[in-house]
This record gives sequence, structure tokens and C-alpha cells, in this order.
Amino acid sequence: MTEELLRINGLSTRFFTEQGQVNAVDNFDLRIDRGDVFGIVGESGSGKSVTARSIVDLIESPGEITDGEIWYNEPDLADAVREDRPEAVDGTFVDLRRISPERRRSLRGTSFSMIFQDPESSFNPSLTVGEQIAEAVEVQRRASANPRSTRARTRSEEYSLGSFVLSSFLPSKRYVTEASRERAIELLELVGIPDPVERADEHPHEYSGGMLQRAMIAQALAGEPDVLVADEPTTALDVTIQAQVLDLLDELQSETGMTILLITHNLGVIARMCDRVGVMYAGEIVERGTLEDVFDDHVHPYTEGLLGSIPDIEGEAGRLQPIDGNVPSLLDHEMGDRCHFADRCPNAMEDCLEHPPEYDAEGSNDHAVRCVLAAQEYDERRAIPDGYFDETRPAGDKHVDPEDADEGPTVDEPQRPLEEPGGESP
Ligand SMILES: Nc1ncnc2c1ncn2[C@@H]1O[C@H](COP(=O)(O)OP(=O)(O)OP(=O)(O)O)[C@@H](O)[C@H]1O
Ligand code: NI
Repeated sequence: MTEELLRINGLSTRFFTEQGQVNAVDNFDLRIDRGDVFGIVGESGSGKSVTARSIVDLIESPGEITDGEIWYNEPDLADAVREDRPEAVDGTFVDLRRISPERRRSLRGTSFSMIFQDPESSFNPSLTVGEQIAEAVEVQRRASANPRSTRARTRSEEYSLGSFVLSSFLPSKRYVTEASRERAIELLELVGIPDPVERADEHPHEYSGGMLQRAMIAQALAGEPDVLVADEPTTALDVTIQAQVLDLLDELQSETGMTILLITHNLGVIARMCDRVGVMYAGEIVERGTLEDVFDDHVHPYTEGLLGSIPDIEGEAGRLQPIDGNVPSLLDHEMGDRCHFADRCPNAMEDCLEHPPEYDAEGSNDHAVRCVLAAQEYDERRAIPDGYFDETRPAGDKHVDPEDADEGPTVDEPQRPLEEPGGESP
């Protein structure tokens, strides 16, 4: 029996910038079952990281979650919240958007943990790695000693997401207890760090990139989270280490039954790790389903395009260059109310000038597609004429890409060729 763990409805996150309103995540729906590994894949700028940060409540100004519900299935939390905020509870589900900020923060690390693309941002350079993991263990200990008390758990805001990003100031006291120190060493060992006793006393800069990535996973696991949100956890690593870290996540997942939301732009990683996948484009999930639905029975031409692409490691910044045309502008005044992929779509029809709803598609029950082709055949007579969008769209159709300061350079390592190389590379 599967049990739903997360149910996200209509989530929208905007950035209010000088250029205008950026619709980074738009009316986003998602369901994840307990113990599943759910992958989100999409080109750069499609809104993957903003989605992840929205779920763990890490959106900062000028960004804001403007709409939506994040229902989280956690009976104890539901009991604790029910009296004060009945509207935030539905059975054993709690809408995280409607609980107090203190309680929301108290879930960090123990219910939700996040690993970032860039491990440096998760560690305080002036404390040892062992100390910082031990702190995360302490938070978990306090939380489980007194699960109902918000106060016991709120201290987690300082460390849990393991995050130096969150707080530039971490307590400087040494390991809080011997027990948490031992647990920290155990965790370092678990993630495959050799000589964990010695390495625990080293500072982050003494670790290699791959080792620090592992340490960050250890830190994220210290709180024994229900849900691990992993944003490009291996992108910055070389291929061999990437494979090791993925194996490790896989192992830990099957041992602990933890639920993982895995974000990547590498379809090889999705194929290897995930049970279900959502393909993201312009702030929306445009196709979702089981691996089989998406890899073998996809309907959306964007999914097709992603699958047909091979990572272009020679390309600018080493990014995946799958499909002709630009990643869409997410500026509200440039987006229009059409299918956002229509201007790059080989099968765009007049019907695509209206924003498509999500259709059920053939395959598993979870297979859904935001494309009219799920409901009708492509009809050439209704095709949108070439050049149509060049004429109708404002000039300078580039998406704003300030590159979050905490995201390092992105390198796509080809996990496996998705198609025979050669042929169509430029
Ligand atoms: N702090 C910010 N201010 C303004 N716009 C932002 C900010 N952070 C993200 N955005 C915008 O939100 C959109 C989605 O960005 P996001 O980082 O989620 O993309 P992504 O799919 O994770 O891309 P990548 O694969 O490059 O990590 C982009 O248009 C980006 O420019
Ligand atoms: Ni990202």
C-alpha cells in the first residue's frame, strides 16, 4: 500500500525584480508517496531550484510564495496543529503554508532536509565538519525527546537544513554531547568518509569537493528527515564520484525508507534513481508519471526533445542544449497565456495559443500531460505558421538568470548517451 506523503496544490512563487515579475513557479501541483524517489528534470531556468526552496520554505526577498498549499502527511503534527488552526489540518495532513512560521521552521532538518548543489554553502568555514554534523544530531535528539514542543524544535532553524546559508552565525560550542559526536562520526563513516574520527576534526576547506558533498549528505541525514530534497546533489562532481554519491543516496534511501525529491537536469540520473518523474518547463510540470510513462510513452514534445538530446559538454557553460530556441522568459508580461513551449514546439497548433490544462494520458494512473496532443492528434492544417512567435513576441526574449549566488557553475557530465552521439551535433 502506498501512502501519500506530500500533496502540493497550485504553488506559485514569484520574484519581484526591477525587470518585472518573474513567475518562477506557476500553479504547481505535485504528489509524492512515502518512500518514493521523485525526480524533477528540466532545462536550466525552468524553476527546479525555486520549487525545491519553496517546498522547504527557503524563498528570500525579492521572492515570495504567492499562492498554493503544501499538504504534508504527519499525524503528530496534525494533532499538534488541529486545535489552534483547524483550517490547516485535513485528516493527518497539515498545510505547511498555514502553520506558524515557528512551527514551520521546527520541521527543518527533522522533517525536511535539503542538500544543495554547492556544499560550501552548507558549512560554516570556521567550525569543524564534525561539530556541525553533531549540532544537527543534537537538534534531532531534542526534537524526538519532546516532539510536541515547538520550542524544543525551533533551535533547528539555526542548523538543520545544515545550512550556513540560513544563518551566518552558528554557535561555537564544541560537540554538545559525546553521544552526538559519536553519531556524527558514524554518519561520516556511513557516507563513506575514510578515517572519520580524524576527518571529523577537520574544517570544510580541508575536504575535497566530493568528500564535502558526502559530508553535506551526512549533515542532511543527521536529523533523520522524512523528506530529503536534493537539488543537483552531484552536478559539481566528476563522473566517478557522481556515481558513488548516487549509489550512496540509493542505499540510504532503501535502508531508511526516506522520501527523496531529486532535482537534476540529467535524465541518466533520473533513470537510475527515481520511481516517478516530473518534467518541468517554464515553472510548470508539463509531463509526469512513472519512468516508463515518461521515457517510453511520453506525449509532450518537450519531453521528447529532452530525451532526444545529448548533453553538450562543449557548449556554453557545459549546459544541456537540447532543443532549438531559447529557454522561455518567465517575466509575467512576456509569458502570455499560451502553451509556454509553443514557440519551440515542432507540433504547435492554433490550439496551443491557449494555455493547456493537464490531461490524463495513457499508461499508468499518474501519467499526466499539459499538452493538447494528449487529447487530439497533430493536425498540420492547424499548424502555427513559421515565424509567428518572432513577430508577436517582444524583443529581447531572454530569461533573467541572475544565477543564485549559492549555486556554483554547472557541468553536465554525460551519465550515458541518451542517443547515439554524432548525427546532429552542430
Ligand atoms: N533571487 C532571484 N531573483 C530573481 N529571479 C530569480 C531568483 N532566483 C531565481 N530566479 C528566477 O527563477 C527562475 C527559475 O530559476 P531556478 O533557479 O529555479 O531554475 P532551475 O531550473 O533550478 O535552473 P538550473 O538548472 O540552472 O539550476 C529563473 O528565471 C531565475 O532567473
Ligand atoms: Ni537549479
